[in-house]
Amino acid sequence: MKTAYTADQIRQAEQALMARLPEGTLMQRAASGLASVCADLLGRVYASRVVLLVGSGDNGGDALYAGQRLARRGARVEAVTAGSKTHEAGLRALLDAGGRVLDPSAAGAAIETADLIIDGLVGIGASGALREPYAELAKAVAAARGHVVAVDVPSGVDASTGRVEGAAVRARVTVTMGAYKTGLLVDPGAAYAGRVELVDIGLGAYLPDPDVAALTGADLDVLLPRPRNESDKYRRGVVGVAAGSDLFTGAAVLAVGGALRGGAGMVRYAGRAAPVAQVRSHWPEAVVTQLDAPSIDRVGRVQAWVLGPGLGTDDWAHELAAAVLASDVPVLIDADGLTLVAKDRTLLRRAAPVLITPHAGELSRLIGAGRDAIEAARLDHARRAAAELGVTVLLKGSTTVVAEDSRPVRVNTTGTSWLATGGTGDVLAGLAGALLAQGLSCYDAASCAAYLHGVAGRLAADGAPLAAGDVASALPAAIRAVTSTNS
Ligand SMILES: NC(=O)C1=CN([C@@H]2O[C@H](COP(=O)(O)OP(=O)(O)OC[C@H]3O[C@@H](n4cnc5c(N)ncnc54)[C@H](O)[C@@H]3O)[C@@H](O)[C@H]2O)[C@@H](O)CC1
Ligand SMILES: [K+]
Repeated sequence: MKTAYTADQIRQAEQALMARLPEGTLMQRAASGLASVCADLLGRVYASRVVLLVGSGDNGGDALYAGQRLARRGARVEAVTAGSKTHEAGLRALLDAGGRVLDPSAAGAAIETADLIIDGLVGIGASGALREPYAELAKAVAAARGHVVAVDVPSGVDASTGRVEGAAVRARVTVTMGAYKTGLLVDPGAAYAGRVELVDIGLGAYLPDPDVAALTGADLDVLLPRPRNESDKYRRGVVGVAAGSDLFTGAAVLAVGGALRGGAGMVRYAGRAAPVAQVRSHWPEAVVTQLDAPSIDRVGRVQAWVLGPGLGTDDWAHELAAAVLASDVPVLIDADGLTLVAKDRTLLRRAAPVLITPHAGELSRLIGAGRDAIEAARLDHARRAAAELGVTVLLKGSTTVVAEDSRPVRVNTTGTSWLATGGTGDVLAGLAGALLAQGLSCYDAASCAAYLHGVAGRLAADGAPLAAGDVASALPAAIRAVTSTNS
């Protein structure tokens, strides 16, 4: 599990650790880790051209000491000092090692042509959008031909949330000190951070419970249910799918496809005539019930329901949603199911767990916040929805996040923008429903499903557009990838 922390959490841990160490120790650890990542990127340090962007705080100090180390190994290191003050000892160290300070007028050209740029403008001490001249320098970095390495966080990215207001440095690698910051795992910050390298400065024992966490392949390997010798199809979990309508038959097919590939022992599909015909012809494996009335009485026992993809929002759909939600098993609500719940909150009054899987637009109808506001602060809104509605929330988007009251938000790091295409959400709903039916909690089912869906999306796309059905087909390979590599 990757865990990440807010700037305040990091600062408190650093203070506790610093109190036990000689002054400057942590910065030397940080600079040593930073310099070694930079040296790896350069390949040959001797005679390479390195530009340091140095702000007024300790983030600039890290950059200066790393610059000193590279200068000692023969690099030509030039510092652009952007703040009203500069870390004094760090600057002296750089100058003593042969580095020099660059005239601000020469900064643009130096940034463009350097082999490596180290962004030490601001780290966890930043607040708000970058001020000048920092913003101008961050923009100039876009023209850089060399490697761009951010110190701790890319300047312009909010370390605690991943928000970017205005200019920000787009890094190839971010070398982060002591622990991951939340903003490095959540878009848009995650996209600016590039590859994130963690430098151990000894903070571990001082860190509190994490702000957010991200599953790794090894976590999936532990969490995913596996059939045992004594398993039969009923014991492995039966998932019910209430989805599709005469207008939207494909959603039913895709949700059932995701559920079948998600490892449930059996998938029961219940719906109206048109989607029933489609599901029957696509998936002979599913047990299909054609509903004459909006009731699940004839469907048979299930351990979890997937409710909503393509279901429609008419009275019939509302009555079916009410019947599904009146059951005593976990229910995943997606798509049209969310529209129905947004109109009639009483549907959510139930004792058994609920997992909702909205995108920002669907969540905006549920909690009355603007779509753009949700996109800009995904963590906050997912947390708020989980608390207000008393459900587990999987908020889909460029970074999918899973929130549940009093648990760290789980952020998914496996997604790909190729997944932003019609029908992939139906596959995700079916997959997560299958995991619920196998006994995973909403929190685990949602975060494992998001992880596998992302891996399957990458495998299916392989650098080219994909169709939602391809994602369902790639799920077995995605599961194999996490259960065999153990990484
Ligand atoms: N505290 C510690 O023990 C350690 C800190 N380290 C480094 O120190 C950093 C934190 O240092 P600081 O607390 O000095 O803070 P920063 O260096 O992140 O930034 C603070 C400075 O930036 C200015 N600033 C804030 N917001 C700005 C904005 N929007 N535009 C322009 N300027 C802005 C402030 O006026 C202040 O001078 C970490 O990110 C990390 O890189 C590491 O050396 C490891 C140890
Ligand atoms: K930085």
